[in-house]
Amino acid sequence: MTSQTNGSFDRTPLIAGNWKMNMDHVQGIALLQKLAWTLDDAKHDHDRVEVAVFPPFTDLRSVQSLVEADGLRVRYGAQDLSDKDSGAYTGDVSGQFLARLGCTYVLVGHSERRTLHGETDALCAAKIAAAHRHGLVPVLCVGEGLEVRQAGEHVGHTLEQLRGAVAGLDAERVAELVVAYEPVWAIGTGEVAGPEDAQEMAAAIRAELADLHDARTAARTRILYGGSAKAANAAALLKGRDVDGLLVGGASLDAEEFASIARFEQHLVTD
Ligand SMILES: O=C[C@H](O)COP(=O)(O)O
Repeated sequence: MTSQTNGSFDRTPLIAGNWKMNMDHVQGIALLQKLAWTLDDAKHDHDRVEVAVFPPFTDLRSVQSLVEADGLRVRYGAQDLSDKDSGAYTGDVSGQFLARLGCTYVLVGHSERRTLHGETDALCAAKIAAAHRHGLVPVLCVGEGLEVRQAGEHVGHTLEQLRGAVAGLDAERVAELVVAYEPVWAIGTGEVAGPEDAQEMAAAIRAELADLHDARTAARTRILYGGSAKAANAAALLKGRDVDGLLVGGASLDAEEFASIARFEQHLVTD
């Protein structure tokens, strides 16, 4: 999970599939099995391009069992966590439980959490701290809505979200952090930010992290793009020097499509 120079990439690319509220645990196991077989058939090199899935909470125990029993190289994480560790918080899920389930990652501040559940930057900062208390790597989601984009304020807006959530982190935490830039207007809409838009924001995020810490630290942070990513546009989106992977929603529910996204290098020559 540590960002490293990897062939033509400055950091190990991460292709992450957020299943959102889809796939019960039986369906989820079938999807993960098919994904693993498809990647195996294609001789996917997991050290070169990391693949992770983010199933619903109720799938995680089954996912853990399958990953352990079959020795799968696909990593997994949760879609959210509580900022608290335990206690009278009905319906919430502690980072401790996620760690015990073998999660590597946890999403923090997905736009659907921010808009549907009123999550603030301060809460995201607290959730990142909770993730760290339990050895989980947070994937912090940031990004602007359509009105902000149309007003030309998308960079300032997104960097404010970033600062609000990561300001207190030390350099090692910033280096291992994953940031996912997800323009809200491109999520589940079929509207894709262009590769130049993805690179513009990824570069701005990296520059901001360098300002908050130092350039060497920021050079290790992985920055993903998310929003209607699919096999047909993955290679183009990943051409940007600062774009280190994709956070995929809808297209991650189809094992072959998602595997094809993870195999984006196959498409580079034909673009
Ligand atoms: O977490 C994933 C993003 O919200 C993107 O979703 P999408 O690929 O369905 O647009």
